[in-house]
Amino acid sequence: PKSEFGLFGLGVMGKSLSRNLASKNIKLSIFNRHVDGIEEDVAINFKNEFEELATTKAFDNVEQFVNSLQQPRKIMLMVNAGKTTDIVIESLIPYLSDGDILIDGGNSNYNETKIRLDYLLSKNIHLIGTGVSGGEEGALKGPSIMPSGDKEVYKTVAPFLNAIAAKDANNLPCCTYVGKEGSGHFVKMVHNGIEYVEMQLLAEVVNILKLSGNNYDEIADILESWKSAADSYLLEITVKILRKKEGSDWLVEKIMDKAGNKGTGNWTTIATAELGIPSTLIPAALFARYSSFYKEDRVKLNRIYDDGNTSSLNLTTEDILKAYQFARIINHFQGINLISEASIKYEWELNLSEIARIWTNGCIIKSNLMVELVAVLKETSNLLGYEKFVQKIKKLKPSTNKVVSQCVLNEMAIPCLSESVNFFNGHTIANSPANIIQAQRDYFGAHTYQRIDDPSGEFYHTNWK
Ligand SMILES: O=C(O)[C@H](O)[C@@H](O)[C@H](O)[C@H](O)COP(=O)(O)O
Repeated sequence: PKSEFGLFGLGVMGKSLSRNLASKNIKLSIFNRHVDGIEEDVAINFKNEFEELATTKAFDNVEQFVNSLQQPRKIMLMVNAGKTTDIVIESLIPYLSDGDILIDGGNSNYNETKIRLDYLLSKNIHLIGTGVSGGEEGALKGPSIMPSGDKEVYKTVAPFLNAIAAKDANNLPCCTYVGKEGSGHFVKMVHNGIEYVEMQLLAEVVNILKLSGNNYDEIADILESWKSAADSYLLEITVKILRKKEGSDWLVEKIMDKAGNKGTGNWTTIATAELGIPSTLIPAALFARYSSFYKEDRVKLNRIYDDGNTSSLNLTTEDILKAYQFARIINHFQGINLISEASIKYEWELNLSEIARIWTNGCIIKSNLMVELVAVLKETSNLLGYEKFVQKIKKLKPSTNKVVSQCVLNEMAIPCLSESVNFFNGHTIANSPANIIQAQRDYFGAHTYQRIDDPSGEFYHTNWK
């Protein structure tokens, strides 16, 4: 009999998703290209490696793979974002039939997804752009899935995506129809932006605890003790990472401090700027990765500027925990606000609470805070104005100010912790110094300004010279 579902591309995520699909008794066909001497018999060798793939059909010929599938065909692409995705789509089109469905599960750019969706529709082929989060382990055991496109078409693939998705606390799949166009990939992109900040905050916290005199085992113990107050997948893996030894040495001490990236943080930064939304922590985390790459310069400049003073940090782990929790609230506020604003701009009608729900399990940013947000986002998208968070923030802010100011006095780089304070102070001030900016713009460019004593909102120009 023909297969119900096809998986195209057996990289890390593709392999894990294939095993996940097969373990749900889905009749599956898998495909991986053949590249002489590089990728040979990947699909068949992979199939033979795992029991659950016994009934799975393996291919390295596109036509045979497509013909092995029931119509309308449902083919999930797990290939590199960008040009590769277009090349793969072009290689499939000649063999596809009207009404077939491609599911792009890669980290594709949401703008490109919309273009591909319209292009394929002109050929009577449907595209469901789908964010998939959870890494290798999540894809195998149950990822968080963020599909978008035509809602009716989505219904055809929903049973397969729901079957493999992680389950939330009520045993519901962490998969939901996000909205139209590339909104699924947009939401996944912002997920990654929030992920960048969560990772950067943990790196800053580890650095503060280190300069406070703790070794990595002691820091792991401290972070572990934070689980009740601030549990998350990233906190858990950071504890394991800090404890990992190579002989008697900590492995982390061997790792080069140059942080890579594959583009989603970059796209989120572009999106937040284009949409005019001050999601300031994501760019801060992205640029911290970029700065880390100037390793040689940093070493040279450190020799010039390091005054050799030892750290005079005098912070309790409680202070540092509070600063971490404060910055995490700002991070989630900004990420959710970006999604909320994009939903309005692009008329995607996104359900913020439902997005938080599918992020409570399977994905990289799953956390207790996310579980809490599911209910809150049913009532508001403005966490900073929500009573429960107002009380939390007021409790956390004094320690955050203390941590940030002491770190600055100790010449430490804490881009995300400090930006969380900067953003909050700027976002909660009634009268900001932006009037000076308006005056300067009007002075040199006659860009005009509004007046606080004219409620009509009319714009004025002054001849300043
Ligand atoms: O949600 C996930 O499963 C991860 O985010 C996944 O999408 C991937 O690991 C990203 O590539 C990480 O992004 P960087 O490579 O940019 O750090």
